[in-house]
Amino acid sequence: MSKVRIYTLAKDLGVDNQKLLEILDSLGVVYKSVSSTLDEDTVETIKEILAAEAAGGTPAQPGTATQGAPATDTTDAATETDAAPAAAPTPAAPQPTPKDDVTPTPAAPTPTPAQAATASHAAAVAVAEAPAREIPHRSPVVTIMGHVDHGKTSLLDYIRKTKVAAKEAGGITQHVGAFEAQTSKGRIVFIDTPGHEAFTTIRARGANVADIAIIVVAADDSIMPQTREAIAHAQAAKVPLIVAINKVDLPQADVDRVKTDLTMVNLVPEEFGGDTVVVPVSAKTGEGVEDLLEYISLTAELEDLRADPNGEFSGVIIESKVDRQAGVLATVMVQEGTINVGDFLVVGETYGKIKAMTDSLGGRIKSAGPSTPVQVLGFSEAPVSGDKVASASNEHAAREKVAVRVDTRRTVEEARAQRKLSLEEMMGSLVEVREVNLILRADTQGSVEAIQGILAKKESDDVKLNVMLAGIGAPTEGDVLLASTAEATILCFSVTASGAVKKVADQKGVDLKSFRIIYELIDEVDRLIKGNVEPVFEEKYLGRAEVRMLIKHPKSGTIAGSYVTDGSFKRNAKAKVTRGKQVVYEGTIVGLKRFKDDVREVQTGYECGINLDWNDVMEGDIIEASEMVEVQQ
Ligand SMILES: Nc1nc2c(ncn2[C@@H]2O[C@H](COP(=O)(O)OP(=O)(O)OP(=O)(O)O)[C@@H](O)[C@H]2O)c(=O)[nH]1
Repeated sequence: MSKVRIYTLAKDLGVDNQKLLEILDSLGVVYKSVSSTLDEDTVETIKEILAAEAAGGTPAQPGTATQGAPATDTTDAATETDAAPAAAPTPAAPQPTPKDDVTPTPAAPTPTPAQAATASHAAAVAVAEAPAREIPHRSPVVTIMGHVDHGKTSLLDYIRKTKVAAKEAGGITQHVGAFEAQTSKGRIVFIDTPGHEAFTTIRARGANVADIAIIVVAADDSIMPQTREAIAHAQAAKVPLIVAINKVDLPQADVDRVKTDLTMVNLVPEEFGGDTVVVPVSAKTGEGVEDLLEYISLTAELEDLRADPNGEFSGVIIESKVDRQAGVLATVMVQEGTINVGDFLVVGETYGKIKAMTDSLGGRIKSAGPSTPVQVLGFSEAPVSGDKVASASNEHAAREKVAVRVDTRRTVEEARAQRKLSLEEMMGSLVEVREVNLILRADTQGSVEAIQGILAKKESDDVKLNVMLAGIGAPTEGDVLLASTAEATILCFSVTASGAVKKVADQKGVDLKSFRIIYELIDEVDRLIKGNVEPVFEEKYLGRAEVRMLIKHPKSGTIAGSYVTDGSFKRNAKAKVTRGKQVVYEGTIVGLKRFKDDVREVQTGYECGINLDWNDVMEGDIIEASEMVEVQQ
């Protein structure tokens, strides 16, 4: 028998993937994902374990837990836990530990490895699953991203066309920014707002709405700049990603090339030994789409997504619009709890009462639970996508919540205005490895690679330089949004940001710096490594000189012929001129000469010509030189 994938085996044996993973864990089998393969022996052991479980038995009695057949006893214990999560085990059936199970008394028949493993597995399941069982699973929320024209819209359309149940009579199908697909593996919610809203605007506002990201890569075009961006966004959000290689129906499609190119961006396909799930699809013919949906469900299963429909409500605005007739229509993704018509919702610093709700098919609904996108009518102002939504029990409570938020915002604004960085903020945690997030933009691939090469050498045990995205060309608004959510600095080499991008960076407080000299960029990285704070400079006294004669120079104007009485003078140092007790000039020493030669520095006891780029210097003036030095923090 050849190797078999975990999810295929689960399907064949009629158990869910989670169950198989638990068995594998109990057997100590290492796997990467549900599409990892298993060898023949492991498959046989699993079959034995499941068969032993299916055989069933009576719950353990006092003193018998280690005497009878441990496999069957503990299997029942696990089954009981499955069926009645809240119920405590009966006193007669103390929770056996894996150790107990595999160590029978001499009187007991020696269990087979399968039985022993079953017992240990069952106990592990019983212990591990008990608390989690109380919160039910929820459907995954998926977003599709990728380079322009690689087929995001087509793929969504195909899924919508084939997987969305026929709309209810009288319902008006309308664009609400999300839809629910019914698949053989259950319900999957797709966010279909354009422009990667889920990962840019929404995440930039601090909300995480997507659980899984599908990165679409056209098989005839491979990895492109926006593919890299999409990958970086998904990675920054720490959500699992699945690569859909689209357009495989095209004659020029080259799936292998895309797979190889994926390894260059550190996404190693499973068939190459990595853990990136790659699914070839065609949004045109539908080929592979079923597999993609299956992988989404498998990934969701692994993520163990849960939400409590009876818990406190929380949601996120996916999109909103103002309809001339209906008024403000906002699509809310319910994340926790349930919302009902008549509830009060608080968004930002406004609130509204839900007058009506429609699902993504346009059908009127009265309530909506977790992972459900609903269009809500009842806000007076259009909320912004990414805004978090809370509920309030009545209008008074809603007003109070808004008042608290206004207060909090003001306090934060005031605090920000007079913010002083704490030592920890400046230095990072003293014990943990500090991550410096960077986005690199350069004129050529060669520059990008050169910079990355230098950066790689700068990493240390204490500091990890995390280049979230490295691309060719000017930084984009997407980069700024990514930087703002990931607190990254954007470093540009030989490319500059457009005015619009700079403006967004300003608004979001993102550091965006351009360099023409590679070593200046590296200096900046050194500065970030040192403490991620603006450097602090302090003025350091250099020396003092007396002006003894004035020299008129045709080009430089008046030069102060001076005698250095203390310290030293340096070109480009700061200069302060005092006449009697009065400071008459402050500026820079633009030139320093000894006789006819330009010099960098002149020491005490020497004469020199000081050019201050100021013609009103007079004999008898005292020039004091100083320089700004960076304070080591
Ligand atoms: N042959 C073939 N063409 C496809 C497939 N998927 C998309 N296309 C075509 O590729 C083009 C771009 O597809 P879209 O779905 O608009 O791509 P997109 O990624 O949504 O593009 P933007 O929204 O502009 O970023 C269209 O002409 C589609 O008909 C496919 O699987 N096979």
